[in-house]
Amino acid sequence: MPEPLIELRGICQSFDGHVVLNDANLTICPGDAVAILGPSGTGKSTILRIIAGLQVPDAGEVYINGKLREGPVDDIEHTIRMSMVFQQAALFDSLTVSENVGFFLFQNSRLPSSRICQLVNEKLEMVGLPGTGDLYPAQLSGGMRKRVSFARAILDDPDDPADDPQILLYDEPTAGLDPIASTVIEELILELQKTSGCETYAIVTHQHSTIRRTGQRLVLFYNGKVQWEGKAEDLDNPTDPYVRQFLSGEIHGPMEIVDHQF
Ligand SMILES: Nc1ncnc2c1ncn2[C@@H]1O[C@H](COP(=O)(O)OP(=O)(O)OP(=O)(O)O)[C@@H](O)[C@H]1O
Repeated sequence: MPEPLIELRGICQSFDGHVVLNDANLTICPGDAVAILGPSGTGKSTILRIIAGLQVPDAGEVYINGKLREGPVDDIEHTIRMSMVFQQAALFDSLTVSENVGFFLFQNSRLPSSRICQLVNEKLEMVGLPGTGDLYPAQLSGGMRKRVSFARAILDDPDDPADDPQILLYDEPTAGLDPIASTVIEELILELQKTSGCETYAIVTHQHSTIRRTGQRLVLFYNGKVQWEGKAEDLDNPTDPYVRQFLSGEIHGPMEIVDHQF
């Protein structure tokens, strides 16, 4: 078995006294395509934020490539690059598509602008949006905005090997999209796994088509930890009561609504 890229051990996280993660463990190896499932409020996005180093857990350990990470990601000199695709695409409305995609390189690299523009155009082509660089986010559909955020996530400085993303973290990439736009995004996730140079991803999703198409390993979170782990084909005849309830949407079962805001 390859050395894990990410290992979460005994993660605990509470917000305002409300326990969200309680002794949660998760391992992601290079090449894994992990779908993180579970009811609303069960801590799926929190797990992604902890992996990304945007949230330091109350307790537990985060290992990246076998090395213990301490503190938020900004405090760490030697870490791997992870790219996160946020649920709302998180584009700057006042910047063009090209400026959004190339934002980090325009700000932080020594590459000439013409080279950055060339790289940006390559990535826009990869996500199926050639020729859109001069448009503004408001001129795009929701699905196109998502694809712009994918292009931004996979853009890297070719002169800096440390800048290559080693894991893509997708937070509900197909939420709010119609079935056809969802399929476009699902196909893109699979395509990028083959072509972007970053073959490992974790995806939080509620959408069944996205789970089945993009999740090679599935983990179902509930009550602060992983309750079930399996593969997409296990969903066809599920025997696990958590999975059965998750798929059927039954109100009664082992899972109760966990979002403390309800
Ligand atoms: N920074 C924060 N401050 C306070 N509460 C938070 C914070 N982040 C998350 N929470 C709370 O923690 C719980 C878990 O949130 P999280 O977004 O991880 O759940 P989720 O499983 O991704 O939910 P959903 O499927 O609805 O997106 C929620 O009740 C949320 O309100």
